[in-house]
Amino acid sequence: MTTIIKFTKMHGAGNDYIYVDTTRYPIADPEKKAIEWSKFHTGIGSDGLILIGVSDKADFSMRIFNADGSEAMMCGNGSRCVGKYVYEYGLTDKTEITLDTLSGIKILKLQVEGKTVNTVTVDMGSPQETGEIDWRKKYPFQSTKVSMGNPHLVTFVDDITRINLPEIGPELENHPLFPDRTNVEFAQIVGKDTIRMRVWERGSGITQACGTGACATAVAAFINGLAGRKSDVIMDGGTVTIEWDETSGHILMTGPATKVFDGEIVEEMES
Ligand SMILES: N[C@@H](CCC[C@H](N)C(=O)O)C(=O)O
Repeated sequence: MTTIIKFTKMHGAGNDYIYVDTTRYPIADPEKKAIEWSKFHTGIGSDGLILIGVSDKADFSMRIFNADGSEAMMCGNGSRCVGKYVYEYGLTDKTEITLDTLSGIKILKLQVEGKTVNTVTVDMGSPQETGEIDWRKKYPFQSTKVSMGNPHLVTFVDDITRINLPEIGPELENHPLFPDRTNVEFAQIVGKDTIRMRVWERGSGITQACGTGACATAVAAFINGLAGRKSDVIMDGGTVTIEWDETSGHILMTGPATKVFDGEIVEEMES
């Protein structure tokens, strides 16, 4: 038996996922498919898999699987791309969309030019579980924990180019302090309200950008008096603007959403 699954490869500031509309192409084993399809040499190549579906609480639902098959609660860059996907593929004509995620319902505001969505603002809700970690003699820095639905550990340094991310990233991701593992961000203030950040993502390793990570970094910068309520976070693959709204306490993330290509996976199964 042959099964065809249509997918779209999209990225948000270089953070690339495979997007599947599960109303048309149900995926029974997303953990396995995320591992298989994310591989660069033998799969499609991506940071993970995002499933778009229906919801009884919101316009659409989103599930995010990292490249190692683990499911995360939220994906900032992915949520912007879901907004672009559902609008440009005609699943909705709304420009304000509610999205059901494991970390609650998020509101997407699409900025549309002609028929194209280039940027999206996402109300990411309030940051949670913030706290400082003083590593004392183990590492020569102090870090800030921030949950944006998923866990982040943000460390500000004077010179980000001196950080050996492939070495320290997995070490901190899997540190015993974080039983559920953590995403790891290193950041440097490079100008007024301008932050350069690199990320080691839980379950995917170094990625070009992380939306929730950018939110966590901007929050950590504000908490530590390093930036104001609104800042630009420059990552390897692009920049997002993060605003911590004083009235609602919510984080508003604005950034690009880009389509790379459409494709189809043809699976041959023994009948
Ligand atoms: N890249 C994403 C976050 C994806 C999930 C993360 N790796 C986790 O396991 O928490 C983003 O843009 O937020």
